[in-house]
Amino acid sequence: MSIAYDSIKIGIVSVSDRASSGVYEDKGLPALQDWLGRALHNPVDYEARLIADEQALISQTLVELVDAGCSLVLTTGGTGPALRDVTPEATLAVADKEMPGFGEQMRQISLRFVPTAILSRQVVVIRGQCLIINLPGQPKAIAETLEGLKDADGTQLVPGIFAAVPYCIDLIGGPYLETQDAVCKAFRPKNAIRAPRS
Ligand SMILES: Nc1ncnc2c1ncn2[C@@H]1O[C@H](COP(=O)(O)OP(=O)(O)OP(=O)(O)O)[C@@H](O)[C@H]1O
Ligand SMILES: Nc1nc2c(c(=O)[nH]1)N[C@H]1C(S)=C(S)[C@@H](COP(=O)(O)O)O[C@H]1N2
Repeated sequence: MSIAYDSIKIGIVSVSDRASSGVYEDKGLPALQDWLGRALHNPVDYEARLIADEQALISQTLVELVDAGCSLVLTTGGTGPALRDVTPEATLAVADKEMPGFGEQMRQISLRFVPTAILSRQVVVIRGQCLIINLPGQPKAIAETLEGLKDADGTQLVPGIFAAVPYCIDLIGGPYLETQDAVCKAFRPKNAIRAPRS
């Protein structure tokens, strides 16, 4: 008996002047797709974009992905203090609601990995029925923030922010996401847990 999982469309956006112009190979999109593929049971239809650090272009890309039916969009890059870093501004410009707890938690998690974690101004917002999450540009920051910190035995020391993503998407009317517990154990209140369907 196989379990039927909801399908989901997810936008992944790498914001990098150098990767988008070919100075270096983009590692952001593969890292995002790899982590989501390991974390989710659901079949995923990815919409991938590699773009420069241009505020209007970032906002336009986010709007297009939401209009295309994405329930979740993850961006990587452009969250720092450099003059060209404008991903948070571009994200806030298309937001209906800001979800500040995610950004606060990501900076707390990241401080366990790097003292420069506080340089990331990453934000998380809701536009329509889509959750949009900014992640830092370092490819390794993707798994660090989404998954959190585990010890050598796999015991979770600091929960990653993705644990709260499935229930957040429930609350905005999106598909029911189910995670691989070994990668990320999603948390839902008891009354929000759906019995497995076959
Ligand atoms: N998309 C990416 N692909 C591969 N490596 C990246 C990517 N984005 C960032 N990095 C790596 O992380 C380091 C720190 O990222 P940094 O925030 O300095 O990039 P940036 O200032 O946003 O520049 P750019 O927009 O040109 O990537 C980079 O020097 C690079 O080694
Ligand atoms: N988890 C994690 N968070 C991190 C980092 C990292 O390596 N891991 N790098 C930091 C650094 S050095 C910077 S400058 C900021 C912003 O990075 P961005 O401009 O590439 O988004 O993210 C910070 N947050």
